[in-house]
Amino acid sequence: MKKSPELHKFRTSSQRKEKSHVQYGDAGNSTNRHNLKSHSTLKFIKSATKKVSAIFTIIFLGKRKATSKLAVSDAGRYNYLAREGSSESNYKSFSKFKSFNSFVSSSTSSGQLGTGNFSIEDIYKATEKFSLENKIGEGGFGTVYKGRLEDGCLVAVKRTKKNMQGKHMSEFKNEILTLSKIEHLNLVRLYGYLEHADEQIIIVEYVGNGNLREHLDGIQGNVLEIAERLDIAIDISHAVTYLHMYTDHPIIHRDIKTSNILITEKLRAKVADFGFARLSAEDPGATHISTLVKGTAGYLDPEYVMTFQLTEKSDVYSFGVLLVEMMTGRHPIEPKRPLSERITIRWAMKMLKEGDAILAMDPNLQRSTAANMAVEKVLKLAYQCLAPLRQSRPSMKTCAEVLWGIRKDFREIAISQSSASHHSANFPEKDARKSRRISFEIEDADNYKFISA
Ligand SMILES: Nc1ncnc2c1ncn2[C@@H]1O[C@H](COP(=O)(O)OP(=O)(O)OP(=O)(O)O)[C@@H](O)[C@H]1O
Repeated sequence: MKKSPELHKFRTSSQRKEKSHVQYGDAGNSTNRHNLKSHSTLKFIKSATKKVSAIFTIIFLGKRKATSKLAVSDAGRYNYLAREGSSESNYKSFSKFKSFNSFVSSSTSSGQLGTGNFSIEDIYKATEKFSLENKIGEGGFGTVYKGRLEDGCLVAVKRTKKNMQGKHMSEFKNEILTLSKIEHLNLVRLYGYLEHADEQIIIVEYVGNGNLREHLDGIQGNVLEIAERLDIAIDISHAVTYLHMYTDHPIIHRDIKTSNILITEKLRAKVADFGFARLSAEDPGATHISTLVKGTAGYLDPEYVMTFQLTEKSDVYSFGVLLVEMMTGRHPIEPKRPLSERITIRWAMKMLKEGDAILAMDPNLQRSTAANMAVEKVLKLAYQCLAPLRQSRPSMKTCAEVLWGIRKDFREIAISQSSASHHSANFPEKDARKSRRISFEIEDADNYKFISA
């Protein structure tokens, strides 16, 4: 099997195992905060174990405490201290859950992670019996509700019918399984899972400031400025890099899109909805996994669509679409526009090629030399992500590093610009002309004929 060069960068399975071993066994390295959390979790585990009854069967997912969050320096260095557990037995329990053999068939069963063990009564209380006022929205998996647990913690509760058999059922379990394995500041966390009567319920971290698409549409909050958009793009690239490179097995999200990016109060991003996620092949040497095409129109990697071969680079392609969306404000497909503008990436890449990236810039964004240059650079990165052949696309880690550089340049230019603001205010046309002329060559724009909607 042919190996893609990027996959060589991934750790071998033995290296991955070694990492897991160290992480799970090395509780002594935790910070005080985490030790405190570990202590309270231990207390919780003891009490939860006592609560096991004939009616409720607990699937214990294992105590996986975050040892630290992702820290990234301006130089683009990553420090991940991922999950760990304090005891081997917890790790074994977690592994058991991972296999899904431990989904027991009882009237109600639950799995929990971190915050508590959930019964259906807890969920009824939290969501006020799934009241309409608490309904957040509808998705492919069913209805989502906001809830408040007894300890005050806000959660999002995804509720779906159990009769969702076969394909959907496996997607539902896939979402839970994947979410339960990951822990990252920029990924929505799974708190618990519950089967009750004919329903499946998952409880995830509540992220209360709408999704990225809503922000770009102006439905939620104020207009996101370029600096905020850059931060959000960086957050997403970190989350996806983590999925691709730092989980036990590489995870391909498969549905990167603006509506799956949830925004925090501080305007940072958390990647959600792993319903389509699928664990990559266990064989670290495998270059792809063959699968039925899933994803959202407008974001789909054309090579994946044609070959059914899924790799991390399919996420990179979708991320390229998302970057274009963030810079232009437009949806990937704009049916009401003239024909030449309907596929946003084609239109934007044409503008870029012609040195007119600024014309593709979201009209809601404030114009400035720094902002114009940042938009152009992000579009240039998007161009690389959107390469028709996956070998030509950068890894997500590279995307993160490039975005860090763009953000750094943006800040520096913005600072120097503000000191010269008096001058710029007097000569706005000249300034705008200057920034419009930042041009670069795109070698093979004809390739974009192959970009599918
Ligand atoms: N953890 C969460 N916190 C807050 N809101 C959420 C959370 N998860 C989902 N939502 C919101 O609930 C709605 C439905 O989300 P869901 O993930 O089920 O479907 P979707 O992503 O909109 O669609 P699809 O399933 O087709 O991708 C969306 O508006 C989303 O913003």
